[in-house]
Amino acid sequence: MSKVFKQSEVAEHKKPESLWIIVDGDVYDVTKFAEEHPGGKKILQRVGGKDASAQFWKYHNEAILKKYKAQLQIGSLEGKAPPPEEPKQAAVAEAKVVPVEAGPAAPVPAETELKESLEPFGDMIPFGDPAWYQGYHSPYYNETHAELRKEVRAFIEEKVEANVNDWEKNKFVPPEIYQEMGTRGYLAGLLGLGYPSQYTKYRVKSVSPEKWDLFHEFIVTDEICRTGSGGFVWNMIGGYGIGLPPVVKYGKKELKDRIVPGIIQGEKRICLAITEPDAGSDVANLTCEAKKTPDGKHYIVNGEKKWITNGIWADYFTVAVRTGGPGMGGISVLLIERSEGVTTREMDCQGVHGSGTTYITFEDVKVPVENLIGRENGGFKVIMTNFNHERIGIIIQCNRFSRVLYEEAMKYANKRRTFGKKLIEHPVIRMKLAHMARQIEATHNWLENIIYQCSAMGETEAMLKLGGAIAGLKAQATVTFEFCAREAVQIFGGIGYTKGGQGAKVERLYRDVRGYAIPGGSEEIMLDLSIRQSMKVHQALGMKL
Ligand code: HEM
Repeated sequence: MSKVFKQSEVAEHKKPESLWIIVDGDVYDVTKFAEEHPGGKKILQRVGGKDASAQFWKYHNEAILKKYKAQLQIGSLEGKAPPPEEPKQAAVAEAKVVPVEAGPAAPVPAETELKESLEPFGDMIPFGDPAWYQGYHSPYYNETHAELRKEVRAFIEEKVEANVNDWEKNKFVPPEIYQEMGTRGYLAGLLGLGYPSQYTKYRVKSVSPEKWDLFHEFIVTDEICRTGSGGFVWNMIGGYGIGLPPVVKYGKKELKDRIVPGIIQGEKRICLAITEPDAGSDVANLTCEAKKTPDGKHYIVNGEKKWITNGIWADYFTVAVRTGGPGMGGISVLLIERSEGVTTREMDCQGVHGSGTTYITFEDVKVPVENLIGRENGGFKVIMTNFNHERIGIIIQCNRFSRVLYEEAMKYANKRRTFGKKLIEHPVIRMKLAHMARQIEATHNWLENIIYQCSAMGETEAMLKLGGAIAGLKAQATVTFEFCAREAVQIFGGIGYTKGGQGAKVERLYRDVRGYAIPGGSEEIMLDLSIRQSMKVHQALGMKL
């Protein structure tokens, strides 16, 4: 692989029997691959023995090269320049400074401590990453956050990026990837509860447990979403992130000591089962029943659950059941272990492929009373305190997906030419990108503010005070996601309508939109709740109308 070739040597391999090409100074032997090349063998033969970089980048993206490099690269050209270093802060600052007429500096309140901006990171496409990645100041982040984003990005680029198209297509992510999320300590940090060191021997490499905060949690989720696959992201955290927090917060100690370590360390899987065929956002009407046995030692559970993420491979199910009368006051939450009477069947849905959306039936399932989470008939509180964390997760995901759509569209608009110009040179395309960017940045800034509020408030205060704003922000995030998906596909045209290839992320995310706009509280319910709940809170705070 490390062989060095002269241009003239490569030029000799231009026949079908021995076909080499050059891409970005590296030499690829595509003799055998030409037969299976999805773009056809003739097109490869036409560039045999030559530098085909321009043609390659016209039709493919990074992921293709990453996927095939190990298999096809046989060496590099003599004198190939080393890869460019990541931009250094000073260099970027120098390049970006535009002289402006000096005006009076904005006054800084004496008590405000201005934070240094962190080293720039990523591709520096404007709005393609959050502002604090791009050398802008932020009060929320420090070096540990910068280290973590680097660590997670490297993991995703190395292990996931090149495979995610296939995994989504086959609706299967190898379990080792989930396990690695556990051994890297990422799962532990995603519960909205600090870093629960007592349940895991694993630690996150770049952040110590004491320093772990909600912004670290934000970064892990945000970075794994750069894969542009709701199916992959939900495979990793869709069941875990909402199924485990109620157990950790309200479960009995013996139960937690027995099951939590296995889940947090990535060995076992859990999901949250609330929705039923006939009760979605309308939780108060659920009918799955749990009756106590005469000796008071067990519940017998009967009923159905539908659209349950990760259910198909879950070992544990955090389930909302009816133990009492009608309405919210008759609901409890039980931790059901996979056992006799539990049946799971994978559902075929429009998007989020690979997330294991499941139909579950419980038939006379015997559950020990020790598996009750919270109080009997007190399930409403357990479910409600879970919602803010769940919705913030959805918001983070939608917002990065919107960015991915924008970033992909921006890159494509800078290479695709129509009517003698690059797409980016057409004002109508810039208009689309501008409308995407302004919504993404608005969502991101509101999100950071909410995460900061969650860090500063206790959980009950946050549940009461922030529920309305989080509901509104969820709607903002899903509407933005839908808008960006539509506009990105329009910019890509037929390529964004076709699975795989350069438009893969765009085509896929377009199918994932409804998987975000409906669950966790539909857009309509979120918008209504945002006003109703905020009015209630502000009445208590002394609102004067
Ligand atoms: C290392 C060398 C190459 C590899 C590994 C490779 C791989 C692939 C793959 C996997 C696809 C399927 C679509 C996708 O997923 O993107 C594809 C499509 C294609 N490739 Fe290549 N390719 C290589 C070189 C080239 C070169 C040098 C050209 C042009 C001279 C070319 C032209 C095309 C075209 C036209 C398509 C179809 C694009 C479309 O569907 O819109 N490829 N290639």
